[in-house]
Amino acid sequence: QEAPAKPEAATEAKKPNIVIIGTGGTIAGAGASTVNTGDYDSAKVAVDKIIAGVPEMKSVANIRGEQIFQIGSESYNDERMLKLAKRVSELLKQPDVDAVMITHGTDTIEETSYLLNLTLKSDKPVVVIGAMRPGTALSADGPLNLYNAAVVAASPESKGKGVLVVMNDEIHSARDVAKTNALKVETFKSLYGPLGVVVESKPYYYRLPARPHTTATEFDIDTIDALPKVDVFYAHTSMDPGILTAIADRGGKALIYAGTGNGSVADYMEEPLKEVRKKEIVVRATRTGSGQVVRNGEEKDDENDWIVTADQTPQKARLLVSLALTKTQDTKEIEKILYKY
Ligand SMILES: NC(=O)CC[C@H](N)C(=O)O
Repeated sequence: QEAPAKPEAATEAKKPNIVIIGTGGTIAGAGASTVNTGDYDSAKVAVDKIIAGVPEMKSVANIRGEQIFQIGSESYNDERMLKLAKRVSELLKQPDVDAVMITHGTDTIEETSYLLNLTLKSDKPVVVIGAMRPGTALSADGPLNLYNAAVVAASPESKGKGVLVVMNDEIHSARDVAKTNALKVETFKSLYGPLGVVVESKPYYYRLPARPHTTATEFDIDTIDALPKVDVFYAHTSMDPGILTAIADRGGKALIYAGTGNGSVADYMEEPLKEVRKKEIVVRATRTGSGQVVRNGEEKDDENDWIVTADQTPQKARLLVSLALTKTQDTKEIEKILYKY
Protein backbone atom coordinates (compact mmCIF):
# COMPACT_ATOMS: atom_id res chain seq x y z
CA GLN A 1 0.00 0.00 0.00
CA GLU A 2 1.12 3.55 -0.77
CA ALA A 3 1.83 6.09 1.94
CA PRO A 4 -1.19 8.19 2.91
CA ALA A 5 -1.90 11.01 0.48
CA LYS A 6 -3.77 14.22 1.17
CA PRO A 7 -7.25 14.31 -0.42
CA GLU A 8 -6.16 17.18 -2.71
CA ALA A 9 -3.61 14.88 -4.33
CA ALA A 10 -6.45 13.08 -6.10
CA THR A 11 -7.40 16.23 -8.01
CA GLU A 12 -4.00 16.32 -9.68
CA ALA A 13 -4.67 13.10 -11.57
CA LYS A 14 -7.61 12.77 -13.97
CA LYS A 15 -10.66 12.28 -11.81
CA PRO A 16 -12.83 9.18 -12.38
CA ASN A 17 -16.48 9.47 -13.41
CA ILE A 18 -18.89 7.97 -10.90
CA VAL A 19 -22.63 7.55 -11.22
CA ILE A 20 -24.56 7.42 -7.94
CA ILE A 21 -27.87 5.58 -8.23
CA GLY A 22 -30.38 6.70 -5.62
CA THR A 23 -32.83 4.08 -4.34
CA GLY A 24 -34.07 5.52 -1.02
CA GLY A 25 -33.45 4.30 2.53
CA THR A 26 -32.43 6.28 5.58
CA ILE A 27 -29.59 7.96 3.71
CA ALA A 28 -32.47 9.67 1.91
CA GLY A 29 -34.50 9.98 5.11
CA ALA A 30 -35.85 12.95 7.03
CA GLY A 31 -37.03 13.28 10.62
CA ALA A 32 -39.18 15.93 12.26
CA SER A 33 -36.36 17.09 14.54
CA THR A 34 -32.59 16.82 14.90
CA VAL A 35 -32.98 14.36 17.78
CA ASN A 36 -35.04 11.88 15.76
CA THR A 37 -32.51 9.14 15.01
CA GLY A 38 -34.91 6.20 14.90
CA ASP A 39 -38.26 7.91 14.26
CA TYR A 40 -38.27 9.38 10.75
CA ASP A 41 -39.44 8.76 7.19
CA SER A 42 -36.97 6.98 4.94
CA ALA A 43 -36.75 7.55 1.18
CA LYS A 44 -37.64 11.26 1.07
CA VAL A 45 -34.61 13.13 -0.28
CA ALA A 46 -33.65 13.00 -3.99
CA VAL A 47 -30.20 11.64 -4.84
CA ASP A 48 -29.09 14.93 -6.42
CA LYS A 49 -29.84 16.71 -3.15
CA ILE A 50 -27.92 14.08 -1.19
CA ILE A 51 -24.95 14.53 -3.54
CA ALA A 52 -25.16 18.33 -3.21
CA GLY A 53 -24.90 17.89 0.56
CA VAL A 54 -21.43 16.36 0.24
CA PRO A 55 -19.49 18.74 -2.06
CA GLU A 56 -16.24 17.21 -0.72
CA MET A 57 -16.84 14.34 -3.16
CA LYS A 58 -15.96 16.71 -6.03
CA SER A 59 -12.32 16.50 -4.99
CA VAL A 60 -12.20 12.73 -5.66
CA ALA A 61 -14.48 12.21 -8.66
CA ASN A 62 -16.84 13.67 -11.23
CA ILE A 63 -20.19 12.65 -9.84
CA ARG A 64 -23.64 12.49 -11.35
CA GLY A 65 -26.82 11.17 -9.77
CA GLU A 66 -29.59 9.00 -11.15
CA GLN A 67 -32.79 8.25 -9.25
CA ILE A 68 -34.09 4.74 -9.95
CA PHE A 69 -36.44 4.30 -6.94
CA GLN A 70 -37.34 6.11 -3.75
CA ILE A 71 -38.15 3.21 -1.41
CA GLY A 72 -37.32 1.70 1.95
CA SER A 73 -35.16 -1.32 1.21
CA GLU A 74 -37.62 -3.63 3.00
CA SER A 75 -39.74 -3.16 -0.12
CA TYR A 76 -37.29 -4.73 -2.57
CA ASN A 77 -38.65 -7.66 -4.54
CA ASP A 78 -37.06 -9.59 -7.39
CA GLU A 79 -38.44 -7.19 -9.98
CA ARG A 80 -36.89 -4.14 -8.31
CA MET A 81 -33.61 -5.90 -7.58
CA LEU A 82 -33.30 -7.05 -11.19
CA LYS A 83 -34.17 -3.59 -12.50
CA LEU A 84 -31.44 -2.04 -10.37
CA ALA A 85 -28.87 -4.73 -11.23
CA LYS A 86 -29.55 -4.44 -14.97
CA ARG A 87 -29.14 -0.66 -14.82
CA VAL A 88 -25.84 -0.99 -12.95
CA SER A 89 -24.68 -3.48 -15.58
CA GLU A 90 -25.60 -1.04 -18.37
CA LEU A 91 -23.70 1.80 -16.70
CA LEU A 92 -20.61 -0.34 -16.11
CA LYS A 93 -20.45 -1.05 -19.85
CA GLN A 94 -20.19 2.67 -20.66
CA PRO A 95 -16.60 3.71 -21.28
CA ASP A 96 -17.28 7.09 -19.63
CA VAL A 97 -18.36 5.44 -16.34
CA ASP A 98 -15.50 4.34 -14.09
CA ALA A 99 -17.49 3.22 -11.04
CA VAL A 100 -21.04 3.02 -9.74
CA MET A 101 -22.29 3.84 -6.26
CA ILE A 102 -25.74 2.94 -4.96
CA THR A 103 -27.44 4.66 -2.04
CA HIS A 104 -29.65 2.02 -0.47
CA GLY A 105 -31.71 1.37 2.65
CA THR A 106 -29.70 -0.65 5.12
CA ASP A 107 -32.33 -3.32 5.89
CA THR A 108 -31.60 -5.36 2.76
CA ILE A 109 -28.24 -3.98 1.60
CA GLU A 110 -26.79 -7.43 2.27
CA GLU A 111 -29.20 -9.03 -0.19
CA THR A 112 -29.07 -6.55 -3.08
CA SER A 113 -25.29 -6.25 -2.89
CA TYR A 114 -24.93 -10.06 -2.78
CA LEU A 115 -27.03 -10.41 -5.93
CA LEU A 116 -24.92 -7.74 -7.67
CA ASN A 117 -21.73 -9.44 -6.46
CA LEU A 118 -22.83 -12.72 -8.05
CA THR A 119 -24.17 -11.39 -11.36
CA LEU A 120 -22.35 -8.24 -12.57
CA LYS A 121 -19.76 -8.82 -15.29
CA SER A 122 -17.29 -6.02 -14.63
CA ASP A 123 -14.14 -5.29 -12.67
CA LYS A 124 -15.12 -1.66 -12.15
CA PRO A 125 -15.82 -0.70 -8.54
CA VAL A 126 -19.42 -0.95 -7.37
CA VAL A 127 -20.00 0.45 -3.90
CA VAL A 128 -23.28 0.25 -1.98
CA ILE A 129 -23.90 2.58 0.95
CA GLY A 130 -26.59 3.61 3.35
CA ALA A 131 -27.02 5.34 6.67
CA MET A 132 -28.45 4.49 10.05
CA ARG A 133 -29.48 8.05 10.87
CA PRO A 134 -31.42 10.38 8.57
CA GLY A 135 -29.64 13.46 7.21
CA THR A 136 -31.73 15.66 9.50
CA ALA A 137 -30.35 14.02 12.68
CA LEU A 138 -27.50 15.13 14.93
CA SER A 139 -24.41 13.10 14.01
CA ALA A 140 -25.98 11.85 10.79
CA ASP A 141 -23.74 9.13 9.36
CA GLY A 142 -24.87 9.36 5.72
CA PRO A 143 -22.62 12.20 4.52
CA LEU A 144 -19.35 10.61 5.67
CA ASN A 145 -20.49 7.18 4.45
CA LEU A 146 -21.16 8.75 1.06
CA TYR A 147 -17.81 10.55 0.96
CA ASN A 148 -15.93 7.41 2.05
CA ALA A 149 -17.78 5.38 -0.56
CA ALA A 150 -16.72 7.88 -3.24
CA VAL A 151 -13.12 7.57 -2.06
CA VAL A 152 -13.38 3.77 -2.33
CA ALA A 153 -15.17 3.85 -5.71
CA ALA A 154 -12.59 6.29 -7.12
CA SER A 155 -9.61 4.17 -6.07
CA PRO A 156 -7.99 1.85 -8.66
CA GLU A 157 -7.32 -0.49 -5.73
CA SER A 158 -11.06 -1.19 -5.49
CA LYS A 159 -11.18 -2.78 -8.96
CA GLY A 160 -11.80 -6.51 -9.17
CA LYS A 161 -12.71 -6.92 -5.50
CA GLY A 162 -16.40 -7.59 -6.10
CA VAL A 163 -19.26 -5.47 -4.88
CA LEU A 164 -18.34 -3.51 -1.77
CA VAL A 165 -20.45 -2.14 1.05
CA VAL A 166 -18.93 0.91 2.74
CA MET A 167 -20.38 1.89 6.11
CA ASN A 168 -18.90 3.39 9.26
CA ASP A 169 -15.36 3.70 7.81
CA GLU A 170 -15.23 0.00 6.89
CA ILE A 171 -15.12 -1.70 3.47
CA HIS A 172 -17.04 -4.97 3.43
CA SER A 173 -17.43 -7.67 0.80
CA ALA A 174 -21.04 -8.04 -0.31
CA ARG A 175 -20.62 -11.79 0.14
CA ASP A 176 -20.15 -11.61 3.86
CA VAL A 177 -21.68 -8.39 5.12
CA ALA A 178 -24.78 -8.46 7.31
CA LYS A 179 -26.80 -5.92 9.23
CA THR A 180 -26.42 -7.10 12.81
CA ASN A 181 -28.18 -4.42 14.86
CA ALA A 182 -31.45 -2.60 14.26
CA LEU A 183 -30.25 0.85 15.33
CA LYS A 184 -26.51 1.20 15.88
CA VAL A 185 -24.27 3.03 13.42
CA GLU A 186 -21.77 0.13 13.71
CA THR A 187 -24.35 -2.40 12.56
CA PHE A 188 -22.57 -3.82 9.49
CA LYS A 189 -20.30 -6.75 10.23
CA SER A 190 -18.63 -9.46 8.18
CA LEU A 191 -18.09 -12.83 9.80
CA TYR A 192 -14.51 -12.97 8.50
CA GLY A 193 -13.85 -9.26 9.05
CA PRO A 194 -14.05 -6.30 6.70
CA LEU A 195 -11.79 -6.21 3.60
CA GLY A 196 -10.42 -2.87 4.67
CA VAL A 197 -10.98 0.54 6.16
CA VAL A 198 -11.15 4.14 4.99
CA VAL A 199 -8.88 6.52 6.88
CA GLU A 200 -8.44 10.20 6.01
CA SER A 201 -9.73 9.91 2.44
CA LYS A 202 -7.85 6.74 1.54
CA PRO A 203 -8.90 3.09 1.39
CA TYR A 204 -6.61 0.54 3.00
CA TYR A 205 -7.26 -3.08 2.03
CA TYR A 206 -6.13 -5.92 4.30
CA ARG A 207 -7.95 -8.93 2.81
CA LEU A 208 -9.34 -10.18 -0.50
CA PRO A 209 -12.54 -12.17 -1.09
CA ALA A 210 -11.61 -15.83 -1.59
CA ARG A 211 -14.87 -16.84 -3.28
CA PRO A 212 -15.65 -16.20 -6.99
CA HIS A 213 -17.58 -13.00 -7.68
CA THR A 214 -18.64 -10.74 -10.58
CA THR A 215 -16.65 -11.73 -13.70
CA ALA A 216 -15.73 -15.15 -12.22
CA THR A 217 -19.27 -16.47 -11.67
CA GLU A 218 -21.59 -18.43 -13.97
CA PHE A 219 -24.42 -15.90 -13.47
CA ASP A 220 -24.89 -12.90 -15.77
CA ILE A 221 -27.51 -10.31 -14.88
CA ASP A 222 -27.97 -9.41 -18.56
CA THR A 223 -29.41 -12.87 -19.22
CA ILE A 224 -31.63 -13.12 -16.12
CA ASP A 225 -35.14 -11.70 -16.52
CA ALA A 226 -36.83 -13.45 -13.61
CA LEU A 227 -35.72 -15.37 -10.53
CA PRO A 228 -37.28 -18.70 -9.52
CA LYS A 229 -39.38 -18.32 -6.36
CA VAL A 230 -37.55 -19.41 -3.22
CA ASP A 231 -39.06 -18.99 0.26
CA VAL A 232 -37.66 -19.07 3.79
CA PHE A 233 -39.25 -20.81 6.78
CA TYR A 234 -37.88 -19.71 10.17
CA ALA A 235 -37.69 -22.46 12.80
CA HIS A 236 -38.49 -21.96 16.49
CA THR A 237 -39.95 -23.95 19.37
CA SER A 238 -43.64 -24.92 19.01
CA MET A 239 -43.85 -24.57 15.24
CA ASP A 240 -47.07 -25.03 13.29
CA PRO A 241 -46.42 -27.73 10.66
CA GLY A 242 -49.37 -26.38 8.68
CA ILE A 243 -47.53 -23.13 8.06
CA LEU A 244 -44.58 -25.03 6.59
CA THR A 245 -46.72 -27.09 4.23
CA ALA A 246 -48.78 -24.01 3.31
CA ILE A 247 -45.59 -22.30 2.11
CA ALA A 248 -44.92 -25.26 -0.16
CA ASP A 249 -48.33 -24.80 -1.80
CA ARG A 250 -47.41 -21.34 -3.12
CA GLY A 251 -45.58 -22.39 -6.28
CA GLY A 252 -42.04 -22.01 -4.96
CA LYS A 253 -39.16 -23.92 -6.50
CA ALA A 254 -37.19 -24.24 -3.27
CA LEU A 255 -37.65 -23.72 0.45
CA ILE A 256 -34.87 -22.59 2.77
CA TYR A 257 -35.53 -24.19 6.16
CA ALA A 258 -33.80 -21.77 8.56
CA GLY A 259 -33.31 -24.44 11.19
CA THR A 260 -32.17 -24.15 14.76
CA GLY A 261 -28.44 -24.70 15.44
CA ASN A 262 -26.85 -26.81 12.74
CA GLY A 263 -29.97 -26.64 10.59
CA SER A 264 -31.71 -29.14 12.83
CA VAL A 265 -35.31 -30.13 12.12
CA ALA A 266 -37.77 -30.80 14.98
CA ASP A 267 -38.99 -34.41 15.19
CA TYR A 268 -42.58 -33.33 14.48
CA MET A 269 -41.45 -31.29 11.43
CA GLU A 270 -39.60 -34.09 9.66
CA GLU A 271 -42.69 -35.61 8.00
CA PRO A 272 -44.06 -32.20 6.89
CA LEU A 273 -40.63 -31.32 5.46
CA LYS A 274 -40.57 -34.60 3.53
CA GLU A 275 -43.98 -33.61 2.14
CA VAL A 276 -42.54 -30.26 1.08
CA ARG A 277 -39.71 -32.08 -0.76
CA LYS A 278 -42.31 -33.78 -2.98
CA LYS A 279 -43.21 -30.30 -4.31
CA GLU A 280 -39.96 -28.33 -4.16
CA ILE A 281 -36.29 -28.48 -3.26
CA VAL A 282 -35.52 -28.32 0.46
CA VAL A 283 -32.41 -26.53 1.71
CA ARG A 284 -31.35 -26.76 5.35
CA ALA A 285 -29.82 -23.52 6.66
CA THR A 286 -29.11 -22.21 10.15
CA ARG A 287 -30.93 -19.40 11.91
CA THR A 288 -27.82 -18.73 14.06
CA GLY A 289 -26.33 -16.31 11.53
CA SER A 290 -23.10 -18.21 10.91
CA GLY A 291 -21.53 -21.63 10.45
CA GLN A 292 -21.72 -24.44 7.93
CA VAL A 293 -24.61 -26.88 8.05
CA VAL A 294 -23.13 -30.39 8.12
CA ARG A 295 -24.57 -32.72 5.49
CA ASN A 296 -26.07 -35.87 7.06
CA GLY A 297 -25.03 -34.43 10.42
CA GLU A 298 -28.21 -33.89 12.38
CA GLU A 299 -30.54 -34.97 9.56
CA LYS A 300 -30.69 -37.67 6.88
CA ASP A 301 -30.01 -35.45 3.88
CA ASP A 302 -29.05 -38.27 1.50
CA GLU A 303 -32.20 -40.24 2.32
CA ASN A 304 -34.47 -37.19 2.00
CA ASP A 305 -32.60 -35.53 -0.87
CA TRP A 306 -32.28 -32.35 1.15
CA ILE A 307 -29.51 -29.82 0.49
CA VAL A 308 -27.39 -28.03 3.11
CA THR A 309 -26.05 -24.48 2.97
CA ALA A 310 -22.39 -23.64 3.34
CA ASP A 311 -22.14 -20.60 5.61
CA GLN A 312 -24.80 -18.42 3.98
CA THR A 313 -27.51 -16.85 6.10
CA PRO A 314 -31.02 -17.96 5.08
CA GLN A 315 -31.61 -14.69 3.20
CA LYS A 316 -28.35 -14.97 1.25
CA ALA A 317 -28.93 -18.69 0.61
CA ARG A 318 -32.36 -17.77 -0.77
CA LEU A 319 -30.78 -15.56 -3.45
CA LEU A 320 -27.98 -17.97 -4.32
CA VAL A 321 -30.35 -20.95 -4.60
CA SER A 322 -32.62 -18.86 -6.79
CA LEU A 323 -29.70 -18.03 -9.09
CA ALA A 324 -28.60 -21.68 -9.04
CA LEU A 325 -32.09 -22.71 -10.15
CA THR A 326 -31.66 -20.62 -13.31
CA LYS A 327 -28.88 -23.10 -14.23
CA THR A 328 -29.87 -26.49 -12.82
CA GLN A 329 -32.58 -28.39 -10.96
CA ASP A 330 -30.13 -31.03 -9.75
CA THR A 331 -29.89 -30.97 -5.96
CA LYS A 332 -26.24 -32.10 -5.91
CA GLU A 333 -25.31 -29.33 -8.35
CA ILE A 334 -27.19 -26.71 -6.33
CA GLU A 335 -25.36 -27.78 -3.18
CA LYS A 336 -22.03 -27.48 -5.03
CA ILE A 337 -22.98 -23.92 -5.98
CA LEU A 338 -23.72 -23.12 -2.32
CA TYR A 339 -20.27 -24.40 -1.39
CA LYS A 340 -18.53 -22.61 -4.28
CA TYR A 341 -19.70 -19.00 -3.83
N1 LIG B 1 -31.27 2.53 8.10
C1 LIG B 1 -32.06 2.30 7.08
O1 LIG B 1 -31.71 2.56 5.94
C2 LIG B 1 -33.37 1.65 7.37
C3 LIG B 1 -34.51 2.37 6.65
C4 LIG B 1 -35.39 1.47 5.83
N2 LIG B 1 -36.09 0.50 6.59
C5 LIG B 1 -34.58 0.88 4.68
O2 LIG B 1 -33.97 -0.14 4.79
O3 LIG B 1 -34.57 1.47 3.64
